[in-house]
Amino acid sequence: MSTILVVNSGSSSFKYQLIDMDTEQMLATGLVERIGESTGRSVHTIPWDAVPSVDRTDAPQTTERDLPIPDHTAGFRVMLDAFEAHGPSLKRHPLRAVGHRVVHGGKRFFEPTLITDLVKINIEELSELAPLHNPANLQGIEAAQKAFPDIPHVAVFDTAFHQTLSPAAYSYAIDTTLADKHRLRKYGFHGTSHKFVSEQAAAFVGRPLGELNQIVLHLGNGASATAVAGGRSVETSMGLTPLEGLVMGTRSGDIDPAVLIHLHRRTGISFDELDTLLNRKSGLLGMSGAGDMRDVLERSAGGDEKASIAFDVYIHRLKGYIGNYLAQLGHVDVISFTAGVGENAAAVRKAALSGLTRLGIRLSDERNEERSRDARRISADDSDVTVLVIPTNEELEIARQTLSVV
Ligand SMILES: Nc1ncnc2c1ncn2[C@@H]1O[C@H](COP(=O)(O)OP(=O)(O)O)[C@@H](O)[C@H]1O
Ligand SMILES: CC(=O)OP(=O)(O)O
Ligand SMILES: [Mg+2]
Repeated sequence: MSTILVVNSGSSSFKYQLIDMDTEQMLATGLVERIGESTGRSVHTIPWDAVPSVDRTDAPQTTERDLPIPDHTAGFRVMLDAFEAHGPSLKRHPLRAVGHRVVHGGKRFFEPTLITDLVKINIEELSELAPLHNPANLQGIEAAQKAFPDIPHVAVFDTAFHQTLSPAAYSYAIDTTLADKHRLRKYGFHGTSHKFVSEQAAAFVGRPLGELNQIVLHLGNGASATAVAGGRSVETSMGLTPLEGLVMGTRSGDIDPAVLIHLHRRTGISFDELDTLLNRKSGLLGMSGAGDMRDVLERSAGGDEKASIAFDVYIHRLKGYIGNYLAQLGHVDVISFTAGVGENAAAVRKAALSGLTRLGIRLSDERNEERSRDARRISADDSDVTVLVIPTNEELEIARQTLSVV
């Protein structure tokens, strides 16, 4: 049996999934968060109905613990304790490999990669291009290698799926020598999700991936849009770093670069402070005081004007990218919404696609409002473009790619 542990590390948290790759059944999933704060938290969930009875204990399906977790190594210990106490037993399901999400792979990494010391040095070097993500990914790798020194560890890169972008799509219109020297170009992110969702969407509509033009809207905490032609990424909204493009929970997305120059000249704000401002204090949070779309929707419904404007800016930007990609692709067969906001916020989907019937996009309000965890169609029967909600599963895609190299 091939069991794979997938680790998706954030700066102060990590998510994990244990997956039996013979059946692609998820055996456990969890979250270790608030690492480094005075009290951390771990949540460990087992889908009991999916686990063989021999593995069951009388533990509840979800167990939560509050305890101090000083760093990622300690976080790993907490995760291992949860497996030991609540199952499934890692003795009964010995790991074949650990798959790690790594956000920035630069130009070098476009395939799932067995992690060696040299690979770690490269990931470290790329940290300056993804300061929110790569250092955390690396910590997760170190902790996992310490806990499981005898099995292969594989990195799966967010940037990999976007290696097919053309120079016209990935180049910034600046001095070419400077751009080459500093590796300045659009790389694109969330590639594992865009790949997974575009494949699921093709399967859902029952047509070959190679024939379809698609737009995938990954709207989570970070958010990005990708135009996919025949299964290949041809345009995507994130750039050199995961800051460009759509409005996000705490990130500004697109902004006139002159704003930064202007602010720096007028106030003396440092570049590190600007980095923090744009990555951590902007987006929905900066405009409304709330970075979570659920709070924005609630406040807006309660008459909070800032929240309403934040929502409108979010939608305006999203609609702009949909229009951009309709034009880049010429015609679109499928638009898919995915990730936390895309899968759950009917109001966002409705607003983003309103007024587009002349472009062949017509939602069914009833289908859009339906609550379900499954992939589903939300366009009307007479819509030229099929609109879908497809739950993403980056962890399963990472596990598949991990298995492909071990
Ligand atoms: N029911 C919901 N309505 C609106 N937004 C939601 C809902 N559920 C989750 N979200 C949004 O999804 C976001 C998290 O998405 P997720 O894909 O898990 O992000 P990430 O993987 O980047 O942490 C939250 O910040 C929240 O705004
Ligand atoms: C690349 C990126 O933005 O990832 P996340 O959405 O997990 O922050
Ligand atoms: Mg995510």
